[in-house]
Amino acid sequence: MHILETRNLTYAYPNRPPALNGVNFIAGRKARIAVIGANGAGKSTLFKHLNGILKPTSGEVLVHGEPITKANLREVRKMIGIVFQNPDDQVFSPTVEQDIAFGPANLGLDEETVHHRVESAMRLLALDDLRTRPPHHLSGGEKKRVTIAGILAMEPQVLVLDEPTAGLDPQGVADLIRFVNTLPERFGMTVVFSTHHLDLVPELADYVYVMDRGAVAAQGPVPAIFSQPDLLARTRLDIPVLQRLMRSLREAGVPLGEGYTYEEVEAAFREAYRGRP
Ligand SMILES: Nc1ncnc2c1ncn2[C@@H]1O[C@H](COP(=O)(O)OP(=O)(O)OP(=O)(O)O)[C@@H](O)[C@H]1O
Repeated sequence: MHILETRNLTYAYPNRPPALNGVNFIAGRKARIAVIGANGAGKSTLFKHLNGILKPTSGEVLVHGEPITKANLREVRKMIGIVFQNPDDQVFSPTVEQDIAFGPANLGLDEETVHHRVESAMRLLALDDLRTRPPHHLSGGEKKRVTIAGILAMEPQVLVLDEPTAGLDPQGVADLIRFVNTLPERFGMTVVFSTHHLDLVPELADYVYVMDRGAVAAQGPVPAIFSQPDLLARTRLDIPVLQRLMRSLREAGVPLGEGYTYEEVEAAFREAYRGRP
């Protein structure tokens, strides 16, 4: 049984054609999954179903094999934590500390546990210096860290990140990649994220869902998806820049092996140019 699964998930906003059309999505324990797709493909709408914010028009969302119902909604929200695209929608308390405490306190945990969780989440996201600041006065990147900390303080089994790098500076992106990549091993967490930055996908994901107009156009491990430039073009996406470069150098006769993350690509170049001045 999977932690999270959608079966034939279809959803239409009121008086609109379906935004999701028969989506089958599976997330296993410790998986790192990217959901990519052009604007309006349905990524956020899919994510809003994963913890019961939206209810399917038809089809099912299963958490540990159980459909989401009113009775288990609280339990589901404990297990599936979602960080939305715009941090302004998710910060509202007078201080950072209180903001992070909101989620765990709402789960009905005792004060000492809440305090402990808030402290660990602040440590994880390096938020100590900001603890008494009003979150709505923070920069976009700082707010993002606060919202992630607030979700992590609920200790979810699945962390869903909608466009996690939107509004982050390059250092912020690098920090986020490093941090998020520790979560599966450290806490057994599953990470699901959406992005328009395809260069980010191999750094953060092992498996990819490509969405197009409300449906899953393709899915597979990173190499399987990135070796299909036609699929990416058809779905209004583009092959990442490092892959484009490797492809044209191979066509020019450079014997480059495979590589998807920056480190793998660097190793492939070193290997190809070994012994050359
Ligand atoms: N609240 C809403 N009411 C009506 N239609 C909506 C609403 N939210 C989204 N839609 C529509 O549903 C479709 C899917 O939108 P969604 O936000 O899920 O796409 P997305 O893949 O997350 O896009 P983006 O990359 O732009 O964030 C779009 O056609 C959008 O116009």
